[in-house]
Amino acid sequence: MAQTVGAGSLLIAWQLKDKRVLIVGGGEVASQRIDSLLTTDAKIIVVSPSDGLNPRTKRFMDEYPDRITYHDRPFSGPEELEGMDMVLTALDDVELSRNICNVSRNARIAINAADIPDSCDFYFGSQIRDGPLQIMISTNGNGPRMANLVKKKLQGALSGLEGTTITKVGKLREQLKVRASGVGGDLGKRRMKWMTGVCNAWEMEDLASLDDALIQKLLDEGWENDRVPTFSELGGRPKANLKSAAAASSFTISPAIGFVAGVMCTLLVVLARRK
Ligand SMILES: C[C@@]1(CC(=O)O)c2cc3[nH]c(cc4nc(cc5[nH]c(cc(n2)[C@H]1CCC(=O)O)[C@@](C)(CC(=O)O)[C@@H]5CCC(=O)O)C(CC(=O)O)=C4CCC(=O)O)c(CCC(=O)O)c3CC(=O)O
Ligand SMILES: NC(=O)C1=CN([C@@H]2O[C@H](COP(=O)(O)OP(=O)(O)OC[C@H]3O[C@@H](n4cnc5c(N)ncnc54)[C@H](O)[C@@H]3O)[C@@H](O)[C@H]2O)C=CC1
Repeated sequence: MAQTVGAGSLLIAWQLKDKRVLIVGGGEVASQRIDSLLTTDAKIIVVSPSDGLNPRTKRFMDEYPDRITYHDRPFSGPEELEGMDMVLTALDDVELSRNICNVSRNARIAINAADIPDSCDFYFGSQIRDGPLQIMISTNGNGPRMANLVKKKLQGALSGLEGTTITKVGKLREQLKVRASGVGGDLGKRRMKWMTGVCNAWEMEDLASLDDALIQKLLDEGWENDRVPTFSELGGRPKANLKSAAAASSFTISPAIGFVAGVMCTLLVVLARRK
């Protein structure tokens, strides 16, 4: 047998836009799969008898008829897999799930069977999403609930600004590529070095306030002169301190909750006295 090196799995961001993904089963797990797949803009095909559909699965089908094709029937055989880029089983029938795994493997279509980890080509993971930021926590099949708990810890460590910031940085990179187009070579190296310099030197809040005008200024004064100007040098001002604004918005909810709770308590006391 070949040597085992890492015993891990490859973490990749699989681009599924307009690819065909078959889900066999329509229950609770299938609904979670649909939720994950809708984010990717894949073409989703669900095969399941309607009496086994989870309410959330139904809701997704009603909401996204262009994205989800539904076949109200039990899985009919290997021909269901024709033309699929990916197959997922979410069944309460392990024998059927195993059969579909075999057919899929023979056809070389990537498969995930929710009930048979050993037969999966890939696993799902716990996800944190904020705009273009995607974080997946995987325990490589060891402890799905633990993945969820680690996710909650990581969520607490994020500022909430990351998604906005990455979107802005994406725009800057796009504009840089317009100005200095071409792939690879010395230009590519210079572009990468400059982008790395900007990301390293600017605070997250500063990058988050990049708008079209500031992007052009940064390119004019920075890229064109092969240097990284500071945020304040370009006259940038963080938009009302985005970080504390995010924190403040969570506080503004508290008085409202306090008020509602107060009214509820008063009502309860009044009602109790009436008895
Ligand atoms: C191998 C894998 C295959 C795959 O699904 O791709 C798989 C398999 C199985 N899960 C089972 C049980 C549970 N799964 C969850 C939850 C999640 N399971 C997910 C992924 C994965 N589950 C893949 C590996 C993940 C990894 O590597 O870490 C998550 C992360 C993502 C998602 O499903 O989208 C999502 C959390 C998302 C979130 O909350 O953020 C909970 C907890 C809960 O529901 O709260 C429980 C009960 C508690 C527990 O067991 O931990 C069982 C039945 C075991 C039995 O019968 O005892 C099997 C089959 C088996 O193990 O035999
Ligand atoms: N990977 C994971 O994260 C988890 C996996 N599981 C496993 O996933 C499986 C599915 O769990 P749930 O969605 O909760 O079950 P569920 O009972 O809600 O759904 C089962 C679905 O299979 C469909 N189905 C049954 N026979 C079919 C057939 N012949 N053709 C097409 N569809 C058919 C039913 O209509 C139903 O929609 C279970 O085996 C469970 O052990 C459970 C929890 C988490």
